Amino acid sequence: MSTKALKTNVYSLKGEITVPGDKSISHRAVMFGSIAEGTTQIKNFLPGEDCLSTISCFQKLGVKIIRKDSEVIVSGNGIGGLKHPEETLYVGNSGTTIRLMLGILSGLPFESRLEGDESIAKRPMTRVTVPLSKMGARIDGRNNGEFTPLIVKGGKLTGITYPLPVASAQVKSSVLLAGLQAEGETVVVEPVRTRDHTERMIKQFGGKVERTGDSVRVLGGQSLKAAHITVPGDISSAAFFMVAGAIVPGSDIVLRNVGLNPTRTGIIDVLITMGADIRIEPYEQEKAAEPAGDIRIQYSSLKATTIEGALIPRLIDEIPIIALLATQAEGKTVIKDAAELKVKETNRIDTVVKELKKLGVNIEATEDGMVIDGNQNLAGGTVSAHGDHRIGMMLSIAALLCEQEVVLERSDAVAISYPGFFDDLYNLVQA
Ligand SMILES: O=C(O)C1=C[C@@H](OP(=O)(O)O)[C@@H](O)[C@H](O)C1
Ligand SMILES: C=C(OP(=O)(O)O)C(=O)O
Repeated sequence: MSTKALKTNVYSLKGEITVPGDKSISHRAVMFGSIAEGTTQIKNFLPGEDCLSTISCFQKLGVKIIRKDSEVIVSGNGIGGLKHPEETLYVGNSGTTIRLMLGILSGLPFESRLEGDESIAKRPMTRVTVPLSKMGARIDGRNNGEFTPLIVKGGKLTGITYPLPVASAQVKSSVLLAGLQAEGETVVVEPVRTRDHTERMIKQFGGKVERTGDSVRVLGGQSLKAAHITVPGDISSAAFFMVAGAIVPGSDIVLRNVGLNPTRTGIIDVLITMGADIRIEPYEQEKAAEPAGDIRIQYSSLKATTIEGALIPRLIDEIPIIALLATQAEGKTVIKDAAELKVKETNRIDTVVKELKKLGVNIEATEDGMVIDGNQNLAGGTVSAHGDHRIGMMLSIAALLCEQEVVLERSDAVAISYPGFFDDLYNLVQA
């Protein structure tokens, strides 16, 4: 188990960072490149462990994929070019990999076995296996298909209209990927808008997808053509530095090339509502499939807020770091409608509350979120990432404000989405 002594009592953070490529878009670029015809080039790919799991799974399905740092070349032969894998497809810690791949494998006439780490083994899979089975796939797993290991036997699919029972971009994407191979039309109806990277990428790869209101529609039998993809920086990674800049006195941080897709920018809205000193400079790139820009954040006083409803999917992965942000605001912050946090890499309601309490924070879990007291002093202690990258990074930012020593157990978890996190963070620290 990796343990790290974190920097505490930090005076201020100053400087510039270019955060690594977006995790959601990097996964999708490899997947679409693998099912398209021709050579796809990906620039600024995220070499985090989750995205490396996606590459390794598609290599096992017979796709030639070459990576040099953050540049990836995928030699696709169309979806029919994928071959029966000789070994288990190991997805590591990545929910996005397993759920989106199930959508692709559902239309292919062979059997695959999928498995991941002990965290993946606890995450619900019926949310994708139910609609995919309705479309015609045969999927078996532990506890009636609820958990990994899963065996999927794909085949001829029929399009469906599927109202999502939970707001999930992974489920939407999985059904759309199956829909591209199904007979007829597939429609996914969203209860609340979720990230739309899959829809944007279908278009980038020459496919057709239509949105009307809450419904997203694809026709089956489309063939996709290779594309050149430049992945913008990950706003979910940038969020840790936005919050650090807002809460460490005297800080002034510039973040370059951050993805600004409106389905992901809830963290910026929250910072603005709380009174943070944040400036956004979007790049003028009319043709870019995904918008991006620079963000400058400076320390300022903050006020509490309530985070709920349609905002939740736009910041779902940022809630651990928002909980820390709230400890430094004036007043009580309430987070609700976020029960989905219970089925992430850890139960993120419980782990956030448990670990921040160890640092002396007044914070309580609720059924679907948490309530956090503001204006708090952070003490110190031994905390754990519990194998969850976002918890590990949040605790490392919390430590900056701690008065006593902080030791982080399972600190290696950060490499899931941000292998260079500690170097980037500690380069900003002013003595
Ligand atoms: O589609 C994606 O790339 C993701 C969707 C979200 O999950 P859900 O679809 O389960 O909400 C998010 O939490 C995850 O980090 C990545
Ligand atoms: C929930 C996350 O990822 P995934 O579902 O892909 O494991 C995350 O990155 O916070």
